[in-house]
Amino acid sequence: MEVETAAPTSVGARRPMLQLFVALWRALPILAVAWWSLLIVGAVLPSVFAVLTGRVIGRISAPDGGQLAPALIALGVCFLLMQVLPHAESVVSMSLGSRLANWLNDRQMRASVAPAGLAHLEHPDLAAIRDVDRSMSGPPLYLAIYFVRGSLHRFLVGVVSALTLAVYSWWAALALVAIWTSTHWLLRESSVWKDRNTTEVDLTRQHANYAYALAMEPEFAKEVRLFGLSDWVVERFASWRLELYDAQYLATRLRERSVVGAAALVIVGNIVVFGLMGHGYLAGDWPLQDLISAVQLAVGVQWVAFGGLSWAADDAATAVQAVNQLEPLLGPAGHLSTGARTVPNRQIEVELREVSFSYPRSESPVYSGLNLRIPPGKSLAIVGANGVGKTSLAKLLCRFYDPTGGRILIDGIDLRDLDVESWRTRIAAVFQDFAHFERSLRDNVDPAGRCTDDEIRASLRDAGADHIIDLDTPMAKGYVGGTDLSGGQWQRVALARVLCGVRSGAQLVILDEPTANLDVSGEATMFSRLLAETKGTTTVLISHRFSTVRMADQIAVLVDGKVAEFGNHDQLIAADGHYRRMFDLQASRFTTEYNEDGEQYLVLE
Ligand SMILES: Nc1ncnc2c1ncn2[C@@H]1O[C@H](COP(=O)(O)OP(=O)(O)OP(=O)(O)O)[C@@H](O)[C@H]1O
Repeated sequence: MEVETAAPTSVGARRPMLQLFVALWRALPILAVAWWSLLIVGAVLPSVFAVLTGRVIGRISAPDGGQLAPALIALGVCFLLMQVLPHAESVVSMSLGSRLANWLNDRQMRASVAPAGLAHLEHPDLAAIRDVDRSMSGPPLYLAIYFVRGSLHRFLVGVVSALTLAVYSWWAALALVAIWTSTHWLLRESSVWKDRNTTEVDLTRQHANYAYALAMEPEFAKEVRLFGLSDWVVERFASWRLELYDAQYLATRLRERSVVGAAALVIVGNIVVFGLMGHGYLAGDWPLQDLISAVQLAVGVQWVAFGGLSWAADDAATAVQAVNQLEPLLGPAGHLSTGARTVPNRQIEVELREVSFSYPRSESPVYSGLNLRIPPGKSLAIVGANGVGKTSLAKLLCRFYDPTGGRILIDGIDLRDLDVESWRTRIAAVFQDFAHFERSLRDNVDPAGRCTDDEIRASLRDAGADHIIDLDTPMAKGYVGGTDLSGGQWQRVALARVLCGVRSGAQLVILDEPTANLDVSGEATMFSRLLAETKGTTTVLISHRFSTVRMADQIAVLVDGKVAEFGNHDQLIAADGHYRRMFDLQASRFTTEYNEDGEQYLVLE
């Protein structure tokens, strides 16, 4: 079993570090100010300490030993601050990183949820935005900012040390900065994963993440066991992780030859500079206290090479950049222009005129020139082979997408001229893959909170689900007192959701395989109840079950994206076409039975 995944596309590389620092500021300005202030003070302290040490030595070696106490106190305070500040810096860094993560997550959620359509959710770069702050693609942002602080601190210590050293000896400062910075980039690349997020690394990580999910997520648990994939999953995870490490190593491997050259330069350069400083002291050009300060500062200059913007900064910047770049893309991708018109509160007529439609980034059209009319208050069943476009029609009616050609008319008004939000309040729909909300039964039946508890109970009763659990029970095992339901019970809850929608004023009911998980007796009862409860409401029914389909006022048979046959059950049977063939095929395998309510249903022979 091999898994193919599309390579993640690059999210661009425009001034990512600048974007990171702007994002830190925008995440919480006051914390960003505290972060920078602590960083700068923390970087200055080692130089102050070096200067004060020299001063204390100077006082001790002075003939009168005068003014030692103030110098010692200042040294002590500086030492104390050097012990305390890093802890404060760590706390502030982690808090700022967490705020950054929150701020990015907020923005990515808004960018995903805000557009009225769905097309943006199929954007190929969306995976990158979803991976923000997941620790398998790098450390979480709170840690990344902590690491960024550490390496920036080192770099700033180096810079301040060099500047302070210049006061004692400009040539020593200049020489050491030249030596260390000439090796800076080389050494930095040798010790960290500068390029670790190559396309190959990302792809291998995707595979490893997927194998991990197969082992850990309940939704895969059944198949993993049933197909005996347990060992395969563990083995694939281990080998993909190893491949990941190899890919990361290859992306970031040491440049041994450069490192040897750089080390030689550093060793020789430092021997010369320190030798010259010692020579200056011995020659009497420098007092001892200056030599002591200068030596400490000279050691501190090395940090210009070992500090800077590390791989953690790259990771954090990538996350910020992903959100920054995708945010403006997602909005337009999922945007639907909205009109201001609303549908009058009465039975509605739905008409599709010459409708063409292709999914975003899909070459093949689902329809080209589809015509269909559903009279006000009537039910229309749509049947057809898998993939012919039944669910797509339901999505177009909900206006999750716009047709690429033609028009959808609601009471003669183009759907695009209607206010999208108010139109959706007039629809009650249940899709094949309806959402199971990890919320109470009440919230599952009435997610929008439009109905009273009595109406919710009545809807559950009509859907045959009032006896399952009480309204406050969380519908997921993971919660205290929570429970889960069988497939059929969940479907009854989804149907109750539709009935609740009808009670709160929906005029278009869309039922996409509404009874697929019900037992045959339950299906017959359920569907006749549904029709009774939604009587007078324009209803679109999508189903492969002809025992259900036959009850609709009219039936449309879709073939090759067009309506091939149209009429009621008797007319279509008489027409002796596609419908009859499909019906006969199913009917030949069933006999008619009656349930306790005297309703007719079919049983497989
Ligand atoms: N999000 C999507 N992006 C691209 N193509 C899609 C998408 N959703 C569906 N399709 C394609 O559109 C066509 C129609 O799909 P649709 O789900 O409407 O079929 P259907 O008639 O409801 O099928 P079924 O009976 O299997 O539920 C199919 O070829 C499908 O592969």
